[in-house]
Amino acid sequence: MRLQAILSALHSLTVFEGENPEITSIEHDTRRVKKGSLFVCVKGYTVDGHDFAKKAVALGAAAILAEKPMNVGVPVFVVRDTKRAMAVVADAFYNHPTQKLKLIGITGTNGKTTTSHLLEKIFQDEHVETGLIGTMYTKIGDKKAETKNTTPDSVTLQQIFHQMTQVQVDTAIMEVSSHALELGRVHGCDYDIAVFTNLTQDHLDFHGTMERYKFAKSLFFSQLGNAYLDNRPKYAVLNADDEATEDFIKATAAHILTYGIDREADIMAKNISIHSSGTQFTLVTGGREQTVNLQLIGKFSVYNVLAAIGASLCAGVNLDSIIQSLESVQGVAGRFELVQGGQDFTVIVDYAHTPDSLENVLKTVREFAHKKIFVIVGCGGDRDKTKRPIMAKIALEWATDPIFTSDNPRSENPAQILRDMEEGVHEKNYQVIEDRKEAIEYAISAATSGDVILIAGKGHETYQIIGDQVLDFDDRMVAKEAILRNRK
Ligand SMILES: CC(=O)N[C@H]1[C@@H](OP(=O)(O)OP(=O)(O)OC[C@H]2O[C@@H](n3ccc(=O)[nH]c3=O)[C@H](O)[C@@H]2O)O[C@H](CO)[C@@H](O)[C@@H]1O[C@H](C)C(=O)N[C@@H](C)C(=O)N[C@H](CCC(=O)O)C(=O)O
Ligand SMILES: Nc1ncnc2c1ncn2[C@@H]1O[C@H](COP(=O)(O)OP(=O)(O)OP(=O)(O)O)[C@@H](O)[C@H]1O
Ligand SMILES: N[C@H](CCC[C@H](N)C(=O)O)C(=O)O
Ligand SMILES: [Mg+2]
Repeated sequence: MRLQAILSALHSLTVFEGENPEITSIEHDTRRVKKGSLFVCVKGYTVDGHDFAKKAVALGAAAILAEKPMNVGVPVFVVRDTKRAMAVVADAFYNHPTQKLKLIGITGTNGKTTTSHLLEKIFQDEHVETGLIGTMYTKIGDKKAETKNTTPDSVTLQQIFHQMTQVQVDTAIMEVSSHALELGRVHGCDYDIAVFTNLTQDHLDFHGTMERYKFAKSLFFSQLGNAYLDNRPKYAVLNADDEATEDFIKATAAHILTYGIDREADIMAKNISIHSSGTQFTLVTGGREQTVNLQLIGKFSVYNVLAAIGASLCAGVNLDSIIQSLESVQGVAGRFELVQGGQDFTVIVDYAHTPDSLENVLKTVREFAHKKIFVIVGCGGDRDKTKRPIMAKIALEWATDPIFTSDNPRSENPAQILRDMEEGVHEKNYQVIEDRKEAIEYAISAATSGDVILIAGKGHETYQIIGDQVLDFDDRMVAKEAILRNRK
């Protein structure tokens, strides 16, 4: 695509009268620049991309998009906000792929990955070609690729959508993080259905306050239906039990469908009963009541299921088929995943890494546990510090045997993170075992028949980040090996 054609998408006042080279790619990272790239200078949190402009030109960049004028020997276009401009040109460069896809986005503090997988199952059972973008991977059909962020930067994102359109994906389902909304990674994406799970504390290191965090989430709904050249109906699927929903209803011009358990909603679950191998509830919607038997466990799982029902109904799937698909889902990797090694106690690996998710999961465990509940929990380094004491308090409140340990300390001192957690508790009925492997092994050797061990925080992760080292670590494997060793 020619430079002029890409830049005309910006509707900028800058008059362009120079050469009009063929642009081979849009890049914001010199490590990916090739001959003919348009290099976008982005001010980051660690470095400023403007400092890499010369290097980009040396590597073959044909033009630069920047927030300030510079003299680097190729055309430079100055815009107020390069992150936003990058999203606009990426959308244009890939020929507006989201206008060719049915796009479903899911935002919220917890439940995005789970709900996206429920939706994937529903659509695949309908023989619809699906694409998935989220925390664990990007998936086109059954082909997986690794991703760095839950929601990738705008260029990567548009490139993935483009790939999806190349293989005839019909419906793309993606997690939309609050970081992505704040940083404009999803600008230009033409969503058809926007789902909200819940808003509870996390990421205050990034957003500062819950109000700012809520504002970032609200952008998803206020921007829904604002894409150019569009006449498809837009739907917001919102959790009626979450207070933020009232604000999102005001923010959006889209059609609204609500779901809930406690408050009146379009799609409701009643008579929920939770047992150790599943959850049953009565679904009330459209004047109809029917029993649903899930293999998923917990009230929080019911919320995710209701969200998935709402989104797939908006997409036109028949309710009976939706329920059939949901009843057949066994679980999502690292979410309430059981580790089985023939032991006579229960071991669960779960991705709960926020106060609300930890409390929900522990409450769920309490529904069926009659003996000791061990919880192994830590808090990530270089992430929201204020959640540390709160998570520690929740662990003590709901478990009989809490063990505080490390969860990706990153650049922080692991012992300091544990001290921050301990600020939240005053009784000494917990243990601190900094080494996560030792903590898991200890709980497994101490558990007896009928106990439950919840290993929280890392779920599907297969690493532990200590300093700048990424070490192999998988809670499920460590637990299984310990169980098998103990049984010998
Ligand atoms: C805080 C944050 O979101 N940071 C993101 C940001 O990185 P950054 O600001 O540090 O970038 P930087 O290193 O300063 O670089 C600035 C610019 O210079 C460029 N550069 C840099 C070095 C170089 O040699 N050449 C070069 O061109 C970079 O490509 C970039 O364009 O831009 C990067 C590229 O897009 C992101 O990968 C990175 O996410 C980091 C890895 C991250 O940890 N983000 C987390 C907090 C995050 O976004 N999480 C959310 C939600 C998680 C959830 O679901 O709970 C997510 O969506 O993943
Ligand atoms: N609807 C929900 N409400 C509260 N907690 C939930 C809900 N769904 C899942 N959880 C809890 O949150 C954890 C993370 O779930 P999931 O991975 O689906 O969320 P996510 O929003 O994708 O998280 P992330 O922002 O880290 O990508 C689960 O392991 C479970 O403990
Ligand atoms: N998407 C979340 C993942 C946290 C997972 C937890 N294991 C940690 O490292 O804190 C985040 O980046 O905050
Ligand atoms: Mg996720």
